[in-house]
Amino acid sequence: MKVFKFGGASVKDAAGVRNLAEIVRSQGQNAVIVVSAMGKTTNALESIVRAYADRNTDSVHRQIESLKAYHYTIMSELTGDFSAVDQTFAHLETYVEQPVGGLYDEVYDQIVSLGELLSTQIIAAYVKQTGLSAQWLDARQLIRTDTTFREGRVNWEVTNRRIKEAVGKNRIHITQGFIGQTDDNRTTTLGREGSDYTAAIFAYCLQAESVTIWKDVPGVLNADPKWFDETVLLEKLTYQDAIELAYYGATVIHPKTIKPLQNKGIPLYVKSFLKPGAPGTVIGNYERHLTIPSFIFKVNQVLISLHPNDFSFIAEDNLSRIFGRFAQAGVKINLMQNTAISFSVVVDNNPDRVPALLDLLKQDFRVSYNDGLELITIRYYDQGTIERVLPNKKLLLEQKSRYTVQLVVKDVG
Ligand SMILES: Nc1ncnc2c1ncn2[C@@H]1O[C@H](COP(=O)(O)OP(=O)(O)O)[C@@H](O)[C@H]1O
Ligand SMILES: N[C@@H](CC(=O)OP(=O)(O)O)C(=O)O
Repeated sequence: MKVFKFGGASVKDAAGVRNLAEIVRSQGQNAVIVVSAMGKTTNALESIVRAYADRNTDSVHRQIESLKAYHYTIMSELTGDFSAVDQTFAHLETYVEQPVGGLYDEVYDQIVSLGELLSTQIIAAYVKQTGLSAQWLDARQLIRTDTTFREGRVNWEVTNRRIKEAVGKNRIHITQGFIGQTDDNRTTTLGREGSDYTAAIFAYCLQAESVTIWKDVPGVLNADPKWFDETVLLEKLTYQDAIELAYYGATVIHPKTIKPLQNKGIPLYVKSFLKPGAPGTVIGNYERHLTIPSFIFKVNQVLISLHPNDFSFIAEDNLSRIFGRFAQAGVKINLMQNTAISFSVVVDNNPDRVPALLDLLKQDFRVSYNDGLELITIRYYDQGTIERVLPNKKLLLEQKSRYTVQLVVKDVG
């Protein structure tokens, strides 16, 4: 049994879906195919959630129509039959007619999860039409999570049992990435870009032979080609290096993906859906670490500095208060540093979460912040690589460990 994962970029149009079917036909006859929402559908659904929460009915309806048009165009080029998604769109339309109830994050999951249902309904219908026998699986029935909406934590025991029961041998199964369900049947999501993680969950439970994530790049490169001109393909990576790169923000793999695979020694291939025959990257149990430096850029960062209002030191009591506030606001820390009387953190400048965090912090601290920053991480750095990224940048903060340097910079060019 293999597990394949196709992201939004790979199924953004009808040609992408045909390409998926071809890859599955040639390489994945005994496989679980995990698919994300098509193209930028998750962003579009997030925007619908915001309009719905703001009770902007016109905008909600306009955006649903545009989402429908996008999916209908793809279906008209593939099967010409729109019935596969009827129920899902009807459900969305009924849902937004009701008054906004419940917490924002829960409402978010009920709406945003529909992107993966739509994509897999369309893809399963098309794959069947091409003559392959494929079974559509509802990942919500299989992946059991707690009630941490937007970042559901997996209940491995229940999930393991359910996946084993649902997945048969020598078949093609098509299912959704990114989504799960609580004990009381409320839909959850696993965190943005969480479909890679879903693939790892299935592979772990099924003791799969391998996982392949199909991307629009040749494999894992030593930098994001969107930011860097001269990138190098990393043909082999240890699980440890892959975890570190993903953790620091190499968006090519979701950071939670690697550990379950490492625990069972399942290799993870990262390959190009444009050149399915090319070797790509394989992540596994290797003795040797990477030797070439890798670069990770995170833009739209904000540096928040805190000074206790009561002039106390940054010691255990203040630290525990600070971390409590971050957990309460659901903001993840990308980097932190402290002195005796100040604590600095760098986080993604998420407009849904950072303003609320600042309000919470202001209860106990004098807060200053500096936005529009970049966080550059270099793994296996040397002085030359640091100098390579610093032209036209003002360095605000630097943190070094044995293998990794992190630089917080402002563009001055
Ligand atoms: N180190 C890296 N190697 C390759 N691609 C990277 C790296 N870091 C970031 N990326 C980006 O990851 C993108 C693929 O991930 P993503 O767009 O999330 O795919 P999908 O939607 O298929 O999950 C690439 O287009 C590339 O811009
Ligand atoms: N659709 C979800 C989950 C996901 O993993 O998508 P992708 O594989 O396209 O990054 C998101 O955009 O967050």
